[in-house]
Amino acid sequence: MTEAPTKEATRQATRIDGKAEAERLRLRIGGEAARLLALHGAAPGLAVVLVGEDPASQVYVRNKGIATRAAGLVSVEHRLPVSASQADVLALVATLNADPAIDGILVQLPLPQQISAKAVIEAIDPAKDVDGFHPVNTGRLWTDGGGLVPCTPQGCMLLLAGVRERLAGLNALVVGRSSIVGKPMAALLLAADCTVTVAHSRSRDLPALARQADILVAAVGRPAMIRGDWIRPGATVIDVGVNRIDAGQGKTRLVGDVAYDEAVPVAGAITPVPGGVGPMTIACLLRNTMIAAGRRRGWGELDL
Ligand SMILES: Nc1nc(=O)c2c([nH]1)NC[C@@H]1CN(c3ccc(C(=O)N[C@@H](CCC(=O)O)C(=O)O)cc3)C=[N+]21
Repeated sequence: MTEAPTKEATRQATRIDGKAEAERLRLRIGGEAARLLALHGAAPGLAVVLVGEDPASQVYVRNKGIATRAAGLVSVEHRLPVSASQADVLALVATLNADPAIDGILVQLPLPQQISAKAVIEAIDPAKDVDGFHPVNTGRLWTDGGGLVPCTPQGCMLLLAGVRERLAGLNALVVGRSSIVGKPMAALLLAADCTVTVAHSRSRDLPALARQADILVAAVGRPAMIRGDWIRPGATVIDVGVNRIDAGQGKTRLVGDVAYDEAVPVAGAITPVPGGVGPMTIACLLRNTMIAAGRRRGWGELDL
């Protein structure tokens, strides 16, 4: 006879592997890009514009270029000096809008202070706006859809679909109301028939709101702000935070907005940082470039 374990078995949340999901999505995109190349003799093109020399932005832009080429898409990078004027950036955007080989345009944010992000985003052809930040795409997102959807929220929805078959009727809490994550995330969850609450820095009793949430999306940019005892048992937790913190000995490490170790014994499923939402953001950028190419070039609606 074997003895029963003395320690009570503790349930652990499913770790949602965003890196693996993103790899699968990038493989599907690569297959589709190869098929389109054979059929039409052209590959979708993505232009990434980087203004200035912010080290984090340089890393992101380099990683985007690598992922784009690896999937068989054409990657074009434009680098402007930190002193570039708004007119310089708008002129480049106009050139890219008119270039038939370019299907997607991404202007890396943040921009130097002399340049208005709003003016630049609004200058991008909505059909090439693979960030999904143009007001036309925002409007489509909040009405009947059919536009280009912001990459990070889209990536979160794909990760959610991997762990929850039905979202209809679930309580979803989005913590954070930015234009690039919180608001579009709320729109997508609403379109998926969730009951959506958007919380922010002025919200009262955030822990109580969180405890109601079957789905909790954290997008605030405050390291480990969401504590384990805020989480509803069995909830799905999507951590969008990418916070670089001091790890001592001159090193840094990435942490999310959720206190991961506290959340794991409570949640049903949770995305880690790194290796959760971040990799899906880049895969969804490629996905949007494919979708934009399909529409612009009359190759038809691509299902990725
Ligand atoms: N126009 C524009 N569009 C963007 O989509 C955009 C932007 N500007 N500016 C900066 C933010 C940030 N962002 C990330 C993308 C991937 C990871 C990512 O892959 N993160 C990895 C870790 C990377 C690391 O180790 O630093 C992970 O979470 O596993 C993170 C952050 C896109 N952004």
